[in-house]
Amino acid sequence: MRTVAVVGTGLIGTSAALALTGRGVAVYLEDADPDAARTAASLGAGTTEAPDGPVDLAIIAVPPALVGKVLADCQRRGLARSYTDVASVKAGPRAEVAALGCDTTHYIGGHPMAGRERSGPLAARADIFEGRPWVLTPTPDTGTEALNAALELVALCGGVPIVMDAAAHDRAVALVSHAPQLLSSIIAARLEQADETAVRLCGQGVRDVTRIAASDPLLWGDILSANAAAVADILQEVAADLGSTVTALRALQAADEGERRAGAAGIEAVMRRGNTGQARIPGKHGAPPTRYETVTVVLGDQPGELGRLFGEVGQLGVNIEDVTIEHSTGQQVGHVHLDVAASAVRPLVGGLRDRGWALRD
Ligand SMILES: NC(=O)c1ccc[n+]([C@@H]2O[C@H](COP(=O)([O-])OP(=O)(O)OC[C@H]3O[C@@H](n4cnc5c(N)ncnc54)[C@H](O)[C@@H]3O)[C@@H](O)[C@H]2O)c1
Ligand SMILES: O=C(O)C(=O)C[C@]1(C(=O)O)C=C[C@@H](O)C=C1
Repeated sequence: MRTVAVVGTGLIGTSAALALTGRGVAVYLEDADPDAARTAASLGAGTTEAPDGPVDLAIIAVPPALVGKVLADCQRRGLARSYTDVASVKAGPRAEVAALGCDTTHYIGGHPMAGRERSGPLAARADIFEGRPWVLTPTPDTGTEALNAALELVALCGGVPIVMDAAAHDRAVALVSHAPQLLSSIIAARLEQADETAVRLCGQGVRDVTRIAASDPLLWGDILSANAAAVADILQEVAADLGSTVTALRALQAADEGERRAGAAGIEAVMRRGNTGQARIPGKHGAPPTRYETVTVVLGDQPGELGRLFGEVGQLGVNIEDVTIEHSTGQQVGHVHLDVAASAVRPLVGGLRDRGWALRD
């Protein structure tokens, strides 16, 4: 694939454009907001000049409710030989594409299962799709040329293609993306009126659970309205779990010992079910989750400390698989959690202690 047009140069469009330009593909950028396209171009995501003939593939990266209309317009202009989109729901846009009489032979629905809680080109990252599932939803109409172009796009972005039916996709993302988004927002909403003393105590747990609560309400309104029934079904089941968890918590305070035991069993059961569900979340490339060990280093709040730590971990020959940094409000230290292979823990702990680093037990 040599030429691609990206229509909608927000977070996802610009991320794909950056990945493609990095692989030598010529990318043409368009957006209803010219500033967004210019900003994407200034990041090195491509050019805002119009292509001088049809490109190999056009990626429609606009909110789900606009996919049909934008695709129809692009096809009318003869922008590309093949088209795909990246919308977070698939059945609604597909119905719209058909209703608007678009050419469905040269179009295939797509959805990269990767993103961020931020919008716009400045939030884009070229490596956002690396190792992440990228769903493609061909129909009996889809031609080989469109399918192959989309597969090549996924490969160039480092994604893992997964072919699915649009309705099955929407049911699956209701569980793994849309309900979690609302639950994160609901938990974060509890903080809206919370006492400042409570908010100051926010640690990593609440940060992990609420990161996506910073997402764009308008985009999510569009996504959720296109998958409302499936998401409502899941939240109803969650509501039942919440109900029985509240009952168990109340029972923990009962005078009767039998009731207290039943309460404790209820809490343990929901925690264990959570352990089992969490353990099923695949690692990158669909591999089973890798279990790393965490080594926590207590770091003074001085410039350059983090760089020095990473440098010394490298000198010890240890690969950092993941890193999270926890900074407690009002404290002059931070905690850096280094995830490393189990076999690296002893040399890392010994080596860091020898070099004078403070480790948390
Ligand atoms: N945010 C995520 O994490 C994520 C992940 C995967 C897929 N998606 C999907 O990707 C799509 C884009 O989301 P985003 O997060 O990049 O949003 P965004 O708000 O960052 O970007 C959307 C862009 O589309 C442009 N746009 C709107 N109407 C247009 C039109 N008629 N013609 C041309 N451009 C138009 C906007 O100006 C904006 O720049 C959505 O369909 C979303 O469901 C989002
Ligand atoms: O990680 C994030 O911030 C996301 O927004 C990612 C996420 C997801 O739920 O996994 C959100 C919506 C998209 O449709 C795809 C990916």
